[in-house]
Parts: sequence; C-alpha cells; structure tokens
Amino acid sequence: MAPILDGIPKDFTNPSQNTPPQPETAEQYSSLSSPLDNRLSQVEIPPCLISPAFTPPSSSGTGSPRGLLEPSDSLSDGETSFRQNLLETLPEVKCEVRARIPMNNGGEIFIHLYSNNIDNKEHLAIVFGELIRSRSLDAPREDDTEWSRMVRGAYSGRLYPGRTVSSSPLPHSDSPATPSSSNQLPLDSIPLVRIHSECYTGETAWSARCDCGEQLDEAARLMALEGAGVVVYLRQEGRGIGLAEKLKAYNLQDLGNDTVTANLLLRHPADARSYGLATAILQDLGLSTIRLLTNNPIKVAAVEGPNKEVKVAERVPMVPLAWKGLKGGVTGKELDEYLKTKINRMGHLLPEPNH
Ligand SMILES: Nc1nc2c(ncn2[C@@H]2O[C@H](COP(=O)(O)OP(=O)(O)OP(=O)(O)O)[C@@H](O)[C@H]2O)c(=O)[nH]1
Repeated sequence: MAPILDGIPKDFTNPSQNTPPQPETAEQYSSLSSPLDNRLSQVEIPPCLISPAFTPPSSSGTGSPRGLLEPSDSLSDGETSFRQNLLETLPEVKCEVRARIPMNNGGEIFIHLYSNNIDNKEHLAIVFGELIRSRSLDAPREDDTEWSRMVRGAYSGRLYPGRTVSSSPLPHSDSPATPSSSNQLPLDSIPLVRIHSECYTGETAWSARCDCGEQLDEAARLMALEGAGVVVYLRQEGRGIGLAEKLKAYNLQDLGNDTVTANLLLRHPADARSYGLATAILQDLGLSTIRLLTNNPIKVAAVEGPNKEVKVAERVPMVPLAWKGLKGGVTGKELDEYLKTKINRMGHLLPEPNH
C-alpha cells in the first residue's frame, strides 16, 4: 500500500506499541475473516481495525502531531493511514452498572456502562429486552450484598419499592434466581447489533452533515420491533479523532475538502477507530453470533476478531431514510457528500439513490 503522508510515521496515533507483522491485502485477510459478500472481499481492510485493537486514546484529537497540512502538501488516499496496533487478546471489559431506562416512545432499554483496561472512557451497551445479560455484571463480587447487587443493576425482573433480594424474578418472591433457561435468548435467534461511534454533532446538536442520529434512531426502532438487540456505543467521537479535531475538519470541509481529506490535512488517519472493545462487550453479553447493522465493511471484519470471538452471520444495511424516498430523515447537500465520500473513498456498501 502506498504511504499516505510522506515522512509521517504511519502509526503515529499509537506510537507506544510494537506492531506484529500484519496482513496487507484482502487476500491475506481472507484467512482471518469470512467476507459476507463479494464486495466485502474486494475491500482492502486495514489490519489495524481487526479486533482486538486499542480504541484511540482519550486524548486523541487534542493535538496534531506535526501541524496542519496545506492542501498542496503530499496527500494521497486515506486507506493506509488506518494504522493501529493489535493486541493478542481482547481487551478486558467489566460492566460496572446497568439501569432501566423507560423511553419517551413507550419502550424500554437497559443501559450498561463498561470500564476496560485500555482507556478511561465510559463505553456503553444499550440493551433491548431482558434476555441479554452481562456476565461481568451478574458475577458475584467481593463484599456483594443483595443491596449492592440491586444498586449496580445485577437483579432480575424489576426493582420495586421494598424489594430486598436481587435475584427474585417476580415481585415479592424470594426464590433463587439467576435468569432461568426459559429467560434466555432462544438459541435460534440471532440478535441485531449496531456498533455505533459517538457523534455529538449528529446525535445532540441536530447536524445535517451526517446521518449518525438517524442511524441510532433506526437501530433502536428495529431492535424495539424485534424485542431484542444491542447498540454498542463507543466513545470514539469523530471517527476517533475527538470532537475538537472533528470541528476543525468541518471547517476544512467548508473550505472544499471531503471528510477523508479533511482528516488527512489535520494529520489524522481517515478513520482512527477500532472495535476490540465492541467485540469484548458483545462477548460479555453472551452474543457469539450477531446480525450487524452497518454499511461499513471494515466494521464487519473488525468486530469478528482474529479468533472469531464473535461471528457476523448477516450484515444488515443502513440506508438513509432520504435515500429510500422516505420522509423524516436527514437531507441536504452535506449529507449527500458525506455519504458519497463513504462510498467512494471508504468502501461503504451503500447503493447510491437514483435522484
Ligand atoms: N472526522 C470526522 N468524523 C465524522 C464526520 N462525520 C461524522 N463523523 C464521525 O463518524 C462516526 C460515525 O460512525 P458510525 O455511525 O459508527 O458509522 P460508520 O462506521 O461510518 O458506518 P455505518 O456503520 O455504516 O454507519 C462518528 O464517530 C462520528 O462522530 C466528519 O465529517 N469527520
């Protein structure tokens, strides 16, 4: 693969790790991953994004290693700038707390907050349905009491005023209770999963530059319909470069650059994300086979992990509502350009609309 930015170390986003020899091509990759369709096998998947890998450090985006590039400086395609180092094992994750959230549409979710051994961010799993449970949350802990188990969310059924036993599945019943087999996800059901990267602008600040907020809503809608599913919400804002750098990238986009070039001009990779934490969280939730909601072929291969800790049985496309001719979604020139760059420069598997 050709170097991206002459003279800049490819692995500047994670300089402290030694990089083991990595496959460089889709062919070499095929021994690690099982592509879901023909287009997937044609995509050159950056080895750095195969789990397990570091999520970019929490300080990512706070400084450009060697300053801003001028557009006239050496700048080529973004693929080889994906460069992080692999771990030999998955990161360790621990669900610290789980809480029920009644939704404003009448539904209900269980938010799981995770800690891990590679960064200090609060990564989340938003769980639909009660049958998907966290092993690390439910496991007995030192000095556990019924009270501490209920407060951290390691209870079954519902909490109610006066409840004293964490494991009771029914109100006022003190019967023993890790979830019974009838309370587990049916063996033949493969849950929907969305691995979503944080996007303050699209999810909170009403941005029409991307469809991140819409994708989150659509994932929630589908999972609510099925009564089960998980959104793994990773705190890798701005494709891992952080909010400050993403905002600079927006200014560079307004100056005429696409999303990939804007990142490169800031001397960041086109995509600095990794998915090892997502793989570990799915494992903790007992999900070894999933249907993954995404258009991003890298995500599919990355989340499976080198040892196939998680198997993606099906990729479920996420087509923007506007591109399906439906109302209610994000629309506009910026969104179209954002999506076309994903298709043309990042290999996303999304058919362009006819309009
Ligand atoms: N650097 C940068 N990041 C952006 C921009 N627009 C959105 N993002 C970030 O892109 C990420 C979107 O990630 P995801 O929703 O997981 O989507 P994806 O990997 O692109 O692919 P899908 O799974 O198909 O949606 C979030 O972290 C956003 O903050 C941009 O213009 N520049």
